[in-house]
Amino acid sequence: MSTLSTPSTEVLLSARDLRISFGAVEVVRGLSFDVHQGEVLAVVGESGAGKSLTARALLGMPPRGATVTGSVRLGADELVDAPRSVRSGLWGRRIALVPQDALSALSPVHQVADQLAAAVRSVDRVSRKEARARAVAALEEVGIAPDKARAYPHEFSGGMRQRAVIAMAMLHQPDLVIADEPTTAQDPETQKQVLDLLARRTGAAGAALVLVTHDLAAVREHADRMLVMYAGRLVEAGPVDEVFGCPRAPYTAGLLASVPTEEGMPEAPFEERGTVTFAAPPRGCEQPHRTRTVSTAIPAERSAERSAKPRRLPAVAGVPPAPTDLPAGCAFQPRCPLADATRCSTEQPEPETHDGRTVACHRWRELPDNPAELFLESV
Ligand SMILES: Nc1ncnc2c1ncn2[C@@H]1O[C@H](COP(=O)(O)OP(=O)(O)OP(=O)(O)O)[C@@H](O)[C@H]1O
Repeated sequence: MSTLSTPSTEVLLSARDLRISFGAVEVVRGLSFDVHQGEVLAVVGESGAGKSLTARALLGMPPRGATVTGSVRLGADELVDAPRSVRSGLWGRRIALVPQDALSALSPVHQVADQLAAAVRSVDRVSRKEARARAVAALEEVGIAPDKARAYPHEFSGGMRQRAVIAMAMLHQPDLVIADEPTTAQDPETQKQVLDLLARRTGAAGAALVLVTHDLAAVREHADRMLVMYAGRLVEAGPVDEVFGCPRAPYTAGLLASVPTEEGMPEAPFEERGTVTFAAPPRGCEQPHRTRTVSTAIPAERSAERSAKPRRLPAVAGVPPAPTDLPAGCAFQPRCPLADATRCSTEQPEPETHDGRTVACHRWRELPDNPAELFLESV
């Protein structure tokens, strides 16, 4: 993980009450968060949570038919409702995109280096020769040798194409790179290499990276902070170590608990694993209004009894609601093992921030020490 684990740097981009709708259907429903200079912010959540649309709004590139309201400010520039000329003036220079599908992002009929050279000249008035030299150097920085610069995209492997679009994104030293599922189509080894490269290149350039991903292992490895979304809203946000060590929202706990570890079982403090010992409360667990057990020796007989039972991977039962069919109150309430019949089903929880952690849940203070177990029971 990069060293910047808390947002000690200045705010680079601020989203406030960001809302995105298609006709009468609101799919991103009042999202507020900051991206700090140089940090890696991961945006996670199940399919349909609104991650990609949020990423596109941060770029100032909402899809056709979307209505965007609220505010996205990059320094002094407001992106929501700004004329296209203002937004496009930022693209490549201050904000850059690493797309999901490099093949469709690159023209099939031009050499890769020529496409990078054209991107150089779209911003900087340099000669063709100079642009070409910069393109070849940028490709070399992502491990593509100069003798490959004349290749066409179809002559590259998927991983090489993804490296080429990373090189293109970094050409003008942007302040912010948005990567939306940048490794989806790759095999696991290539995914790892591409994400390592992306984190290294943005880190070396001092650029912030917003990484939209389903890969929670990659979040843990590369991100400084994470934003958990559900049904178009923020559920939880905070430093990655703290959120993994001590999730506050039941949804986050369920999401993280269902990630298999190398041994095939969740990493959440889980009794089957024997002794759960923290020398000190995990960071983020020193919560106001709530105490937690920080060292739990599992009695031998209980541990044996549990390990004799079939092991089940915790999972959040059910599926997220469609934006056209949101339940009353908290959108997660029908799937939440902690939901109560009053507030949770009537009142939408608003985000509260304590000690750099933000959570939107009526019952976050009631989350048990081993929240993964809540979801084991509900499988
Ligand atoms: N162009 C569109 N027109 C209408 N609805 C859309 C459009 N794009 C997205 N949506 C809807 O908005 C919601 C959020 O979509 P979005 O793609 O942002 O989700 P996501 O969290 O990125 O999902 P995934 O992880 O599957 O990419 C979904 O319900 C989706 O169906």
